[in-house]
Amino acid sequence: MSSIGSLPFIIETTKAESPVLLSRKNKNRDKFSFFTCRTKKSHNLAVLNYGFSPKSKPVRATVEEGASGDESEDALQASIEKSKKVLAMQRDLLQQIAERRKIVSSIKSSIIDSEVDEVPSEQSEESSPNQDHTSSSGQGVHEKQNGSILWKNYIHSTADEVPETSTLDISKGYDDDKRELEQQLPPKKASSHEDSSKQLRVTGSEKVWSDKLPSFLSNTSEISTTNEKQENVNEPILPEINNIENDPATEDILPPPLAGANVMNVIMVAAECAPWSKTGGLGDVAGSLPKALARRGHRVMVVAPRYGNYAEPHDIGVRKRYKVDGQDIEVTFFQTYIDGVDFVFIDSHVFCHIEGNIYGGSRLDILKRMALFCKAAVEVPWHVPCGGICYGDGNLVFIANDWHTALLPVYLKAYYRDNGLMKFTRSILVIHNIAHQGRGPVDDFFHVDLPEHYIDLFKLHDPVGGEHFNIFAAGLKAADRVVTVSHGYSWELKTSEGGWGLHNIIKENDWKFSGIVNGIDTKEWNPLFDVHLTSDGYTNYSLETLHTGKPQCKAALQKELGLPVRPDVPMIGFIGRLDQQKGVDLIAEAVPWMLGQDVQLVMLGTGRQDLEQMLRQFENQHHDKIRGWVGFSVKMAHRITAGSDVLLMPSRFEPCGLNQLYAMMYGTIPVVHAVGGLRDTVQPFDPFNESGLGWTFDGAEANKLIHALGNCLFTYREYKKSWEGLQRRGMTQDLSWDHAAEKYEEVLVAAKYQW
Ligand SMILES: Nc1ncnc2c1ncn2[C@@H]1O[C@H](COP(=O)(O)OP(=O)(O)O[C@H]2O[C@H](CO)[C@@H](O)[C@H](O)[C@H]2O)[C@@H](O)[C@H]1O
Repeated sequence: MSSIGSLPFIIETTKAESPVLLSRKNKNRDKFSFFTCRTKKSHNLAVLNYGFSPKSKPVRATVEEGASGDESEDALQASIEKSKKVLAMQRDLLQQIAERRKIVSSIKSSIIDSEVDEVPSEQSEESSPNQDHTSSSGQGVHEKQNGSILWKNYIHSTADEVPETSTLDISKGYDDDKRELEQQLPPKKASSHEDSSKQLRVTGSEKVWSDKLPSFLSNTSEISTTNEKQENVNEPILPEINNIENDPATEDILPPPLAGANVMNVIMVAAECAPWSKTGGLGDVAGSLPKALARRGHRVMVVAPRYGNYAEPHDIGVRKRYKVDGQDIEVTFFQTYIDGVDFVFIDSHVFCHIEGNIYGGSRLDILKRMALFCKAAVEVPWHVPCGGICYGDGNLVFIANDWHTALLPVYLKAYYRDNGLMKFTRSILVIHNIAHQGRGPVDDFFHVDLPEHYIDLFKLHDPVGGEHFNIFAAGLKAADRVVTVSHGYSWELKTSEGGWGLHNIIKENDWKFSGIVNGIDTKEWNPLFDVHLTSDGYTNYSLETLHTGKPQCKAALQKELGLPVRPDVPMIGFIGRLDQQKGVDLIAEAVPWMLGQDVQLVMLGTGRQDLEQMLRQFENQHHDKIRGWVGFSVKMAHRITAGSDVLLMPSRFEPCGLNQLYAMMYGTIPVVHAVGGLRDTVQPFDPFNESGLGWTFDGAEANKLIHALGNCLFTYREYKKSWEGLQRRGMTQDLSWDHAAEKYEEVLVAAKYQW
């Protein structure tokens, strides 16, 4: 059965009337589509419930009963006057439906192809961190093949790290000055779709482009054997409207997408994407936010480098060359479609052999890798047919992430929009961590192949680095919108302590800046379905089975770690990068106090060598109480989250933080430094009102950590009911990406209508 959703429209009324509610009396009433109507003068949005079924002939709308008499007459009059317009609109609608149907059917066939190609994975459990739990669901490609993804230890890049400032204590003084997003609707203009299709046709002829474009683009050459196929997919598809009317499939109309009239093409570009590549939270976000955007009805793609031989994506046969720092580098594109999202991986020799250390190499190595990645990513909407059809550049927004892809908004501007190309394409830059900025000497500018006047975007002067080259600075200025991953962090970024030298640029660009708290992948991080809890004595559990399931996981964890198996001793966990940000040294300072308590402590992390050594030492010296697991193990991260009673996050700064969100889903109580996203997401426990989600402390100091942890342990031991309440409140929150995706959508729309 093939069915499609009805498509929303923006329609202009011809006079300054109030929008009216119209409906068509029809036996197919339950299949009505919704149009969004904007009056010319007021620019108010209202929903018109205009009856429409693609099978039937259009009929005149009648006024819904219930409107007042005069208004009804006006509305009726207005609807008559506009009937011609509506007919034309319906025709457009039919065309769009036909386009959607083609996309849907080509996507379906690509899924079937992938399933046919599927090879059962025989990887070990450790190499199969994200095997999916819902084997009965229809999303077979992802769920059956994820098992073959290899996870390696990682070393976090420090090449671009800003010199450490003194301990941040920016948890104080935060006031919740949430900004409203600009949502001005545009003046009447040619639609971006029109423009897009014109440009799509132009892309078939690269000569037209070369005249206007700088060296790296004019040197781009297609050497694919599939050139012809590529050109074909760029051809606009004109639907046979008459066929649609006779097609029984169109009878079964799905409800309109959640995004309604805001449906867009979205391309998320990130240096890592879980489950294929992950060194931290960015990978998680790139792997899951796009799926939530797709659930809202957007057409969504993720573009990431291909660091390894991933199982799911296949070579689509398109080859391109990009000039990076004077060198011609060939890239190929791999693609797969999972959970409603096109995942595109850019393959090149520069991404090979670094799977275990994706930010490794010299500063210039990383810079050139990211320049290549961004140059190729910005052209993906033309070169990579997904489900047979390229995204094109109309109604398109790129979401770049952190400094690694902050060059993308700059390339988009310098090479395309400045030349009258991709006029309707927008870029959003998401700040996950401002501490890494892509800094270097000013001369680095000459490695990124930009017109000389662009150097000013990159130049930054600060007391630590003097005048230097700063990629994040340029990205923040060039992007149409900037997002960071919590409200708290959006405030901190504007302070001299929290902005790491970029606070003035962020303040200057405040009008385009917003904070959206991350969500989590509630399929992967769900104690009921967690694949890492199905063996070695662990068990899946939910709120209903918390009493038995969680103690079982705790016992399994104690056993796996070789600690005494004791249900009554509180198990404290820490998971994260071992660096200054995560406050591991504060835990170290608190260890002597912890040793005086009847507790067990497990720390999982990798990063700075001195801190890794410290973990090993703690384990050696206090073998009956402490385990220090040095390495990157997704399986252990899940098991520690499930088996611990308490999760410690004493981060000095934390843009959002995901581990505390995962912990709460598993009935594990967070004890956190109230900073950034930690403050946004962990409401402190209030014993008088039995409210809150965990314990917070207001300064990155060991004694404050000890005080909060002491209260937490006291409650664990003495107030079981309160503890259960904390667990229950944590587990019943909606932490999914759906809410955040709605907020992102607002930003996408604001960017789209921004000139
Ligand atoms: N040794 C290990 N083994 C296995 N898994 C490990 C691990 N160390 C860390 N992880 C995992 O990596 C992720 C870390 O995510 P975080 O959000 O806590 O931090 P990170 O600082 O990387 O992300 C940045 O980006 C994210 C996303 O926006 C922000 O939430 C965050 O505040 C910001 O610093 C979690 O999924 C965690 O389980």
